[in-house]
Amino acid sequence: MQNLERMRELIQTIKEADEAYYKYDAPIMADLDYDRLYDELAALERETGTILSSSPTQRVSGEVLESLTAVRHSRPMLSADKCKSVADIHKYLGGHEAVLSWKLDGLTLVLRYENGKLVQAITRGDGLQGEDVTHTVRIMKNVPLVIPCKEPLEVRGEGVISWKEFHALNGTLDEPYAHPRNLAAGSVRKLNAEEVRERGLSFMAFDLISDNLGGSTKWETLRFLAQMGFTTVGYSILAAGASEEAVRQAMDFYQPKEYAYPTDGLIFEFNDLAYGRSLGATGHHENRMTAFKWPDTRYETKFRRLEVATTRTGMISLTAAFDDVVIDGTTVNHAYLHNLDNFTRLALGPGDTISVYKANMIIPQIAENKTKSGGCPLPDVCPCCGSTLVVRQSSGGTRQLYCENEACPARLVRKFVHFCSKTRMEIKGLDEQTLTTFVQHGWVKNYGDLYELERHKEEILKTPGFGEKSFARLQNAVDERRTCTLNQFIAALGIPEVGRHAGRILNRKFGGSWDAFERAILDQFDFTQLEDFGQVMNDNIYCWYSDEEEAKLWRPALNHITFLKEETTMPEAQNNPFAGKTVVATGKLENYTRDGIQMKLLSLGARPASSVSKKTDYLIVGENAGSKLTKAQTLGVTTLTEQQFLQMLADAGIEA
Ligand SMILES: NC(=O)c1ccc[n+]([C@@H]2O[C@H](COP(=O)([O-])OP(=O)(O)OC[C@H]3O[C@@H](n4cnc5c(N)ncnc54)[C@H](O)[C@@H]3O)[C@@H](O)[C@H]2O)c1
Ligand SMILES: [Zn+2]
Repeated sequence: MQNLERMRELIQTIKEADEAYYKYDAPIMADLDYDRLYDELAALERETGTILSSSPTQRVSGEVLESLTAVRHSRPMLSADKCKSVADIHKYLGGHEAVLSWKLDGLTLVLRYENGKLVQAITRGDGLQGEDVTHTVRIMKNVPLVIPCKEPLEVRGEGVISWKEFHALNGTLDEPYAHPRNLAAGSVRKLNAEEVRERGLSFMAFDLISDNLGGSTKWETLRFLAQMGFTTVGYSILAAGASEEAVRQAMDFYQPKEYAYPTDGLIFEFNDLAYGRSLGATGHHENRMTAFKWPDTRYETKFRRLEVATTRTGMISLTAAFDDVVIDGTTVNHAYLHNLDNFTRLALGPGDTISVYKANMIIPQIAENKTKSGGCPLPDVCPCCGSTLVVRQSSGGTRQLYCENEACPARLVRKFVHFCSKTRMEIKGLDEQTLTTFVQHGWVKNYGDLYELERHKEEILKTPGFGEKSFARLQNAVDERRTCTLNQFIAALGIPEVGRHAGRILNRKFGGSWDAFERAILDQFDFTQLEDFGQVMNDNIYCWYSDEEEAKLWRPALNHITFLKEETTMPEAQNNPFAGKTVVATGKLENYTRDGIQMKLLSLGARPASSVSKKTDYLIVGENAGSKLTKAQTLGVTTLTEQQFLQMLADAGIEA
């Protein structure tokens, strides 16, 4: 009776974890704990001989989002059974030849091809039905849209994001993900494919569903997939009759820390496909393969305190700080807690004994709190602005603390990011992460503060990732921007609709002088007189200028900046072959950036344009030039290589 009760409880908990994991891509527990609950349930089922109908051991867990179209699989997509030790694997193989491969930790996908064309891509879903994700799979860079095989073909594989891409991308997202797997799953299941184009998703093929196409062995199948143009998962062959030691050696070859993609173990599959099929399947897994999961070693330490910070979206991030532990050679003392539910579950209090591990050997996590004193209070006000915090259910289905103050400095980060970005003020090294830290600590409150970082040098040097050298580099980058052009500065201000192009026009009109620009505003100048300026832009300038809160942000910067006037005063503006001409540049140039060539053309008194038309006088052609070159050739526009352009400048006595 007691057992049955516990089984029901386990099924319920696993169900909740499944929903968070598969539906919202936001796990509420560590894989380790999930697997433990699962094992406990399986053991009870064996012991009691009873299996409840809703048991996750009898079917594949998964969810189909209502927003995506459900598609039935041509064959059930099952999970893999697990072995816990090398001895278990050795026993499972029973002396048969096998293929060993990385168990990729992403989102399983099935791609269907007909007449050599990709026609559909589906997620695993609940194993019987998946979600149609053709739109996002199409834009993965390594998915072949056409293959040299006319017969219907179905290939299975994993949609993954590399650790590198994950680290670069996660910080820029409104709601960061706990793991690349969740980011991959969340990205593939987006409705709008354009949003995920830059996310570096890859498809790694590991299985061919159409019989008889790839040969009679797993090895031949993987080779066939590679010939079709797929990137296959990394694999090796384990010879027939391999000893336990030989199995161990083959496994040692796979070191997850050295692998670019997230992986949580290895997959062993019988090389002889007919033999594998003869072993059959359960409702949960196929017997032709088994998985080995790397054990996460746990380390005991003491929890010290909770660290809170307001993120760009107003969400309060919770991080546990604990005494140093060395895991796999690196010192670890912080673990991100993900959400309020996780925090509540752990019931942390200062001095508590906790066990920590690196999930997939990479991300530090708290596995459990052994003493659960619960003495650590949650903040009730924003650490950044002091507003009362509220609890919100995030789109991930979990609870988070939020600061709802629109004027909270955390939201300033966005403006700072814009101001410092490459195509605006271009202050190198002031990326989003750094700016977030600076804003959260109150070291920068307005753009002028960026020029006075020296005042906080000591504190900055204490933040992780900063040393004397990187601080000096940052200061150099800031110093370089004590001079800038008026157009750069205007574009950096973030006046709605008034961007880089408008900045250039204003720069020309006001001779590069801020004072002249400001005087014009005070004199109620009608900006619609300017080329390409509409009423909205005119109104936005006045609206922005009269916003006192905005002015507190930008005005202090004027004390630190000298405006360069080179562009309009340069003598070369008249005496050169490009003065007054409409010039387009295309492709990658060797000596100029995209902005650089525009600036150069302006300084020559030319009109830089972005598209080729009959009015274009010259097209400067760089590497990999595309349709613009074709169009120029059709219209008979003079094209110049970068070298010819430089030569013409030299002939006119002008420096490049
Ligand atoms: N943390 C949580 O709350 C939570 C919730 C649900 C599931 N989980 C995790 O997910 C696991 C269950 O997920 P699952 O059903 O995908 O099983 P699994 O993790 O055992 O993986 C099996 C799957 O791996 C894929 N795979 C990857 N590389 C492969 C390769 N080289 N060859 C063949 N197949 C390969 C296949 O699609 C296969 O179906 C649990 O053990 C748990 O760790 C965690
Ligand atoms: Zn706040």
